[in-house]
Amino acid sequence: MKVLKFGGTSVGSAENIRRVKEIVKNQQDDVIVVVSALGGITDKILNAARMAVMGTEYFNTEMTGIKERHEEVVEALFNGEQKETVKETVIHLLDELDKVIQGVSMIGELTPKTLDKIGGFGERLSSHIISQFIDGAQWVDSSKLIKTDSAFGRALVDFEKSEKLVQEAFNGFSGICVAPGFVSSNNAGEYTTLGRGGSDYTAAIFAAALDAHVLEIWTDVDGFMTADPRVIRKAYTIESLSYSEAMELSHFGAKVIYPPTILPVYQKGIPIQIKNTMKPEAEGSLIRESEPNGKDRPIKGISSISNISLITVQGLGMVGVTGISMRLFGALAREDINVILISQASSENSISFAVDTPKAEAAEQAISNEFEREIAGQQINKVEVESGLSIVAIVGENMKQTTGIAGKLFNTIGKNGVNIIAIAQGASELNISWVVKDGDLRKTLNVVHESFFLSENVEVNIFMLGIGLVGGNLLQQVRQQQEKLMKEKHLKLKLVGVANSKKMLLDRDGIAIDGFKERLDAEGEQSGLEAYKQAVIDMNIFNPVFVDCTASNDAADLYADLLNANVSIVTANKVAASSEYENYLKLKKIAKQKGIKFLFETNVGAGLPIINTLNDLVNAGDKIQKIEAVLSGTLNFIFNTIAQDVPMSKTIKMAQEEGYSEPDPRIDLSGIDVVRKLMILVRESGYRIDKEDVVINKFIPDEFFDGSMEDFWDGVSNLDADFEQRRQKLESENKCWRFVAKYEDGKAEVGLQEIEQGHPFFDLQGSNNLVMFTTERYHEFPMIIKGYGAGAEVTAAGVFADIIRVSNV
Ligand SMILES: NC(=O)C1=CN([C@@H]2O[C@H](COP(=O)(O)OP(=O)(O)OC[C@H]3O[C@@H](n4cnc5c(N)ncnc54)[C@H](OP(=O)(O)O)[C@@H]3O)[C@@H](O)[C@H]2O)C=CC1
Ligand SMILES: N[C@@H](CC=O)C(=O)O
Repeated sequence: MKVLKFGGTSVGSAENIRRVKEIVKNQQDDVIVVVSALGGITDKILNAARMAVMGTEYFNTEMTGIKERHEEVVEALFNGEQKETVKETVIHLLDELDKVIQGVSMIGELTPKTLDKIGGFGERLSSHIISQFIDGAQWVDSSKLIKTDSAFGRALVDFEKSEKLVQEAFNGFSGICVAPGFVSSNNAGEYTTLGRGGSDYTAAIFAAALDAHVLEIWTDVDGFMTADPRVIRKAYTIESLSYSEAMELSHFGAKVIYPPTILPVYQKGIPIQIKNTMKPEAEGSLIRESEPNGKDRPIKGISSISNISLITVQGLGMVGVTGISMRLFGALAREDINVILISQASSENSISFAVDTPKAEAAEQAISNEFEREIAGQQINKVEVESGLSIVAIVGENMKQTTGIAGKLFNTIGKNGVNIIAIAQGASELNISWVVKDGDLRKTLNVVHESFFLSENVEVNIFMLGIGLVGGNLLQQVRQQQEKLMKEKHLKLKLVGVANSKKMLLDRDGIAIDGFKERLDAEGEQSGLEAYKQAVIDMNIFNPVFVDCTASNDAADLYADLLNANVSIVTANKVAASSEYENYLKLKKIAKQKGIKFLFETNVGAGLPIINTLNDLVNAGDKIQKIEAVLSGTLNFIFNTIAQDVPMSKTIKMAQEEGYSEPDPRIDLSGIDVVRKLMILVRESGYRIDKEDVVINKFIPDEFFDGSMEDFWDGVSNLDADFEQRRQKLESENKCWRFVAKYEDGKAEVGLQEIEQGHPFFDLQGSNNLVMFTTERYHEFPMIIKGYGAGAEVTAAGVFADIIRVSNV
């Protein structure tokens, strides 16, 4: 014997009822089919009743709609004589319903008893239609078999009596029987109901009474999911879970099964199979005894409830006083307020509990009344209510056998900047629940789902600012490497924001790198740094990284807010790390406190591993004594390229065309770019330094930098003659020019030097950089790092490496 229950959507249309018939006909066993009302009908019936009691005539329109819906279904399913017979039954039931509702309208009263009578009409109608549609099926009136007390609206089942009646009714039964769900009656034979979702309950009572070998709940989803699939696209069906896990997940918002359903079948050890009527071939979820030996994974699912208020009762007068909890929860129970979560500090100084927000005011009032004397005497403070909250819970029986779950959970949530307002865990260790702001719910679900269910993949969400030479190159590198990183490192890099100085585009579902520019042009909103920053923060997405590939001062000003919002920063822009020392320290400190990253490896030497090496030296206890370096790719290129037929002005243009120079090449020519780089190296070596501490020996007079960019290009050829003269002299002395940065004993200096053959800088070709660190450990032979020090491709690669560092893979 099997019991199958079909919900409202499963029987919501003629087409779906045909599917139901197919499913039932394919069963090998004897089956009892319990059905809900046609989807949405019970709401319409109750609405009609409410309209009637309010005296509005609208209930007639609602009734017409209910009639038409049933007639349509009958019309589509039946033919000839059978159609007339079914129509007759349906019309008879609808007339009966109409009379009760007219009565409600006339006397202007709608008691819970009448509501129970009215509420079950939908199931009575649907079960008659379906029993007629399935050839050979019988019909049984569940309301006569399931007995309850007389608490109309929330009747309690008399299991002993119901079991006996069900067993008698099905004694010797074989074949198919269709029964209405939800309906029951009291000892006087008056209609009662089993609560919304009660059709599941009807089916469970039948299954338990008849020792069915399985209870199948046919619905419109594939089963219990690891998380709400409307929020977590990657949520998947849980194949099997225990009765307790199903109960917990149902309580925390997974609306797959009506929670009371589980108890009667659990007591008899009958498994519950959840199936999708629209996809009968899908496996579904099996609810059964817990797997022996704890073979199941520790966490089965994540669930959440929104629109929660947290009420806190606090006061020194509560410490060590017995009976406080009893009075508190007694007061709530008297007001019929359901408490969803309780958290109490071991000091007993405060108790926080969560209720549905619509109940918060009543709860506050009930407690204030109960503790009026203590509040007046200041033993208890004013009751505090915080609304706009959600409860999230992870559920799994095997958490008990596994250490480190709570540690991993709260570490992941904390790193993503989600504040946890309250926590509760029962000693059964079946569930860990915590309270967050509604606005943090999506992010919380995502990070927790990713870390417990998809832990083989790490997703990093990238917000790009600046898509010029470096930024554009970076995106192409990411595109080329995306698939490999996913396959080999299980790292998913997702572009979720992109902006230049004109437009910005954000999409939490991802922006394909192929064609991102066209999409930015077509769909992008007008850009603005503040607006982009706010949009990044507001998206509140998990594992975010903001990648700055501009040279903008204003962009660097966004970092503190972004870091404070737990957004990691990877930047090619040198402005922040070379800004005032206090600001540099502040940014590093925020990142450290938040457990996120602020990375700027490309600020010195483009893609060369200079800052990371320096960090390694310092972290391992070495002390930097001297830094000597050629740090400008542009200047090195210029001094390696300048020749009799290639004047200074031309080399500057060439450096720009090669992508070595800053967007504004005057930053390179004035030495500012090298000053910034030296400052960053000195700071990362552990020393304090500011711009004013660096001596700059300029090689181009200031007047060349005073005007606009146009003025600069117009006048730059005036440098040529003088430089050519100096170059010839240098060549004759077998020397070369290098723009050198040096730090030693607290003194920092940058400037043009004439380098003799044999010096490590002499052979430095093209745009290459070279850094020499003299340290306590690298003393006689300094550590040298040398290679391409500028260029879009190598810089983009360095930024890319920093992004991968953020992901910690
Ligand atoms: N080239 C190299 O070898 C290296 C470069 N770097 C650094 O990389 C950074 C980028 O350089 P590069 O790619 O050459 O520069 P580009 O001029 O080619 O690109 C700059 C990008 O930033 C955007 N941008 C500029 N200002 C703003 C703003 N206020 N708001 C939004 N977007 C803005 C630009 O948008 P739009 O096009 O709309 O103006 C453009 O997309 C610089 O900080 C540079 O110092 C670091 C190491 C080496
Ligand atoms: N403009 C810079 C680029 C790298 O930081 C340089 O020329 O070195």
